Amino acid sequence: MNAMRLVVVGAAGRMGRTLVALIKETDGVVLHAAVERSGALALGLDAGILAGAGHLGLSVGEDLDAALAGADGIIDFTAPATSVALAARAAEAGLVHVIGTTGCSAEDDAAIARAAGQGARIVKSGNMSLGVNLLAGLVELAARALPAAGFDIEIAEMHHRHKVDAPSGTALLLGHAAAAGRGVDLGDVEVLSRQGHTGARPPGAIGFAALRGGSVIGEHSVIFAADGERLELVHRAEDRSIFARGALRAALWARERPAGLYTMQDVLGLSAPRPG
Ligand SMILES: NC(=O)C1=CN([C@@H]2O[C@H](COP(=O)(O)OP(=O)(O)OC[C@H]3O[C@@H](n4cnc5c(N)ncnc54)[C@H](OP(=O)(O)O)[C@@H]3O)[C@@H](O)[C@H]2O)C=CC1
Ligand SMILES: O=C(O)C1=N[C@H](C(=O)O)C[C@H](O)C1
Repeated sequence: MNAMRLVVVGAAGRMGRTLVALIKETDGVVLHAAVERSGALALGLDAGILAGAGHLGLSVGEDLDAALAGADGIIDFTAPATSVALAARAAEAGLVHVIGTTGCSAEDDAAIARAAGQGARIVKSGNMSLGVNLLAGLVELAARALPAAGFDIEIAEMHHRHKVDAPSGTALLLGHAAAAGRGVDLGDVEVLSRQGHTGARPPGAIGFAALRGGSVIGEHSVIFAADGERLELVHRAEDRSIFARGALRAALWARERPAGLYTMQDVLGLSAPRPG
């Protein structure tokens, strides 16, 4: 089979640059186009040079129609409105669309699901790394084993100062895993932030705390706190290539699948699908 022709949208971003560099050294995929918004400073620059991966002979462009012509898939770590618009384009053209973007609203997710029902092959996850997706299974297991009456679940995350959404997509993914383990809907038990006179912790709540600062790539702790003991399950991302590797694996996997909405749990064969 021919190498999969991938369009990286947001090619000048932190993840976009990581993806361009990894595509260059990954068998089975090729960079078809690198896209940024009109007016972006990166337009016209060589995508490989921008990514620190050497000259590729392919400039960052703003023309999405030209970029998608002849492409097999879109890799998208951008912003919610962009991901929704790209999902519709993927549906029109029957493309693979790997969505790493976090911070999507329920309406955004519904629009993305519609696109998957109309011909797009979408893999969406708040975290594309193998480690976090394995962690989600461990969290579900622990939440099932530890009684809600005694063990309070708190999810703490820290990211770099540039991150624009909170809680992180990963924290929410882990929250869904914990809720699944307890047989409840996260929406019914989540406490997304706390301030002022909050009152005592509601029984069965799943709480979130978000820290922002410096260059932290991504750290997540799921804490099971009981009287007299505390279990903590932790993941620390040390390099953005763990997310990019997962995204490329997802693209190649989805190429062989029918239209639909998939998660990294599906790609990695780890467990039942859950929201990301
Ligand atoms: N699922 C996962 O494993 C991971 C997910 N993420 C998520 O990925 C997203 C991006 O993260 P990060 O790379 O750090 O962010 P950056 O801001 O560094 O990069 C995003 C890039 O996308 C560009 N972009 C946005 N909209 C468009 C558009 N319509 N057309 C072309 N380019 C566009 C931005 O341009 P501009 O600045 O002009 O808007 C920017 O260059 C975030 O939601 C983050 O949470 C990050 C890491 C891993
Ligand atoms: O914005 C980031 O950087 C990251 N975002 C994702 C998230 O919201 O969980 C994944 C990773 O933690 C890095």
